Amino acid sequence: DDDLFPVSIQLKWYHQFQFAGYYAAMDKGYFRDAGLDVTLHEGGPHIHVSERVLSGKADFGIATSGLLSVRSRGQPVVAVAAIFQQSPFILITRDDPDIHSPADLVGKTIMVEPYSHELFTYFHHQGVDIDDINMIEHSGSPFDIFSGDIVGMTAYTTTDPYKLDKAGEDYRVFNPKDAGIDYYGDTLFTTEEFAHQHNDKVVALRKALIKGWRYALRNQEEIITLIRNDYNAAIEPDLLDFEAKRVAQLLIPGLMEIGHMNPARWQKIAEGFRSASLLQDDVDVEAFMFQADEPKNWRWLIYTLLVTALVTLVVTVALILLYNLNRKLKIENRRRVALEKKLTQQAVTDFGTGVLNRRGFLEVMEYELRRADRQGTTLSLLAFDLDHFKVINDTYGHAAGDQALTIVASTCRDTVRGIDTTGRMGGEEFMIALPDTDIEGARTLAQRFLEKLRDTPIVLADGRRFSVTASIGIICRKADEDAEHMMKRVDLAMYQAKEQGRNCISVAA
Ligand SMILES: Nc1nc2c(ncn2[C@@H]2O[C@H](COP(=O)(O)OP(=O)(O)OP(=O)(O)O)[C@@H](O)[C@H]2O)c(=O)[nH]1
Repeated sequence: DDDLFPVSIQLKWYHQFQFAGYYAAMDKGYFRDAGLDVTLHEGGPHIHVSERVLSGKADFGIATSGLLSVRSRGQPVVAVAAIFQQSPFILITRDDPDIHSPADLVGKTIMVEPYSHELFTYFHHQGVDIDDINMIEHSGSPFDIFSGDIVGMTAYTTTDPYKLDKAGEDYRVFNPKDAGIDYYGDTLFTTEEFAHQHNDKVVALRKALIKGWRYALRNQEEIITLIRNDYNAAIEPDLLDFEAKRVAQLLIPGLMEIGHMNPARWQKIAEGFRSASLLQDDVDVEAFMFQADEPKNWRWLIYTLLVTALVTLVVTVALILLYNLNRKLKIENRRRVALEKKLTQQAVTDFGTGVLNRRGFLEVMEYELRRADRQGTTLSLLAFDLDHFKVINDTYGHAAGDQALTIVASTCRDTVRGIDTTGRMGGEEFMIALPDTDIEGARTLAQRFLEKLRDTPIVLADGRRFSVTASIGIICRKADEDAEHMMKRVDLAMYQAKEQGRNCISVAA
């Protein structure tokens, strides 16, 4: 099938149940469904799996935990899935009377398969220098330890004990696990380059392989038949049956997710290797473990974008609401200040004429007195009352009287200076506060006001016209005189002007 991506996997030993998950994934079409065209290469004692993968003869390989040692030599291998959570690796020797412990192998010859780091760690743990043992290449046959110089070999718990038991041989087993050496067994790996360039293919292969292993463990009989029919006709069904049961235990399928790798456990394995001087350089375990990047990163990016957008939206809405609230508050505040100002003005202003009312005028008087004291200046006060106003009301009507009062007030405003203040004391009586003004200045102003009144006729809507006159009293403040006293005195002066015949000015003594 041209659309499938070709991938080759180098197995580490002869075809047997050790690789059941791979055969199941092939046979059940899991690899094909993942877009992969997988080829399996049989291994054996003479095959150096990591060399074949690193040289590009295979894309993937199966190795022991010794893979860490390969990585420590700067070779870019990457662990993809630890299939055997426990290692089947053991040391088997003849049942000789002089072999009771690993130390008894010093000076003797044993057969060792590639990447037997577990065995080397075990020897180190037992205080045995591996240089003192003669290690030769493994022949692949367990029966070679019973003849000639060879007294022991590396072996797998999954197959070798069956073969030896069946042949009726006596032998000894030394298991590194008894010394607390507990490593991952068969581990699928690839190169850093392949993992980087075909990250999605590695993910797909791992997923399909795990599915294959799950199927193989549930259907052991079927896979045994498959192995015998398609891969290894010579292998005994009973051996495969024995192996299947042992292999199933190594995957710990009920407890562990198939293929699971724990960085802390790889770290511990690396420490074991280091203590036995099997690492050339330190290994960065995170970099040694395959990382699937694509789907995770996309989901993360989309998630981040969504959260950012949501936060931005919420903040924007909150800011708009806050801005509107602030604007409303400002407008409200401005209105309130304007209203207060208006109310305050109304409280001190005479509605009809627009000059200050009695209350407002008294406040100004107090203020002017304080200022006069502070600045050492004089203060004069003028009071005027319109003459015969009752007659005006009676003759022209009350509205005409009101009109006359308004005109008089504006005439007054036109006559005085900017610093002078006019107030209506009630009825048709007014007062004018004259800061920094002596009695002569007050008299001049009063004279000018009377002239202006005479020259300003009141013209009614029906064309009738009349003019008004006023009686004026003026005083100048005596030393330390208060407002009340000044107003009493100026009132007296004004009554004097009435008595003197009206439309005239009277100066208080
Ligand atoms: N149209 C109008 N009349 C007012 C107002 N306030 C007071 N008056 C009238 O002014 C008149 C004041 O009369 P009087 O106090 O007798 O004094 P007068 O008629 O002005 O006479 P003399 O003050 O003695 O010159 C009354 O008839 C009041 O009703 C006002 O706001 N509007």
